[in-house]
Amino acid sequence: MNGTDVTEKIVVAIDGPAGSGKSSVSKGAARELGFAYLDTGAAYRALAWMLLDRGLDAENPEVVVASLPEFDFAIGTDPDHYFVKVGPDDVTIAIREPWVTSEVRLVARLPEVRSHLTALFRRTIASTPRPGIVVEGRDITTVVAPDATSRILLTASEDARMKRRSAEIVGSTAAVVGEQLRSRDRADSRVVDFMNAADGVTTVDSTELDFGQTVQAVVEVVTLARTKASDGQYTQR
Ligand SMILES: Nc1ncnc2c1ncn2[C@@H]1O[C@H](COP(=O)(O)OP(=O)(O)OP(=O)(O)O)[C@@H](O)[C@H]1O
Ligand SMILES: Nc1ccn([C@@H]2O[C@H](COP(=O)(O)O)[C@@H](O)[C@H]2O)c(=O)n1
Repeated sequence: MNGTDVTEKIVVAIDGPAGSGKSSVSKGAARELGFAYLDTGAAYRALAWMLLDRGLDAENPEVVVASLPEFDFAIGTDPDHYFVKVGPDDVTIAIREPWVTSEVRLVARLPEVRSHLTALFRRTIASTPRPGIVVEGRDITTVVAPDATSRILLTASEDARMKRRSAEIVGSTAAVVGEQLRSRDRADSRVVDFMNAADGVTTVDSTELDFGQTVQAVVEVVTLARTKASDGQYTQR
């Protein structure tokens, strides 16, 4: 890509804390825009799943790094046909299990894992058959796609995130859900900063917005960037 052709692929980068709505809102925005959708957290989760499934020691960085060449990961980027596979195993549901969620930080903290997965994400972005792709995670606006057409930090108050997550989980109290969100954000924040918008990143705060309004807010940020690009105000990449 030469950085001057406005017909080139549009990349929408979205970061945010746990439970801020990254997956659901990104998927909704991708559908509305006719774009692909890439869930990068699924790759970190799938790697943690593979280690645990094989009985490997995810606490040992050498073991985790040695497993990377074996990590045969596939993900559906059509927002209407989402799936996650490791080799022949469909792990779409399994990677959301609490035992994976609590261990994923062990792989996400390792620079070798991050650079391996970043390269994988960039290949996926480059090969999308759609005119654009919405990519969500923790370091998309800063590391994976710092040159994205639109860069968004999706936030919501801790209280709103806790209530929304509690509504999804049966048999867990709001206090437990809140502590899980806080603990994950604490661990992840040691590795990347997704709490503060980097230069040029637009914050979308969904605390007072419903789901549909949040999707629209994201679509508006993208539409504005595309309008500016076609007006020649700046170059899309
Ligand atoms: N603006 C909103 N209003 C109400 N509910 C919302 C809103 N945005 C997201 N949600 C709901 O909040 C919950 C958490 O959203 P989602 O799973 O997309 O967050 P996430 O940031 O991807 O979380 P995680 O980082 O833990 O994977 C979901 O039930 C989603 O439908
Ligand atoms: N770009 C990213 C995305 C995710 N992670 C790590 O994966 C965990 C799971 O992510 P979800 O979005 O599915 O919640 C997350 O807690 C991070 O540890 C990451 O490091 N970078």
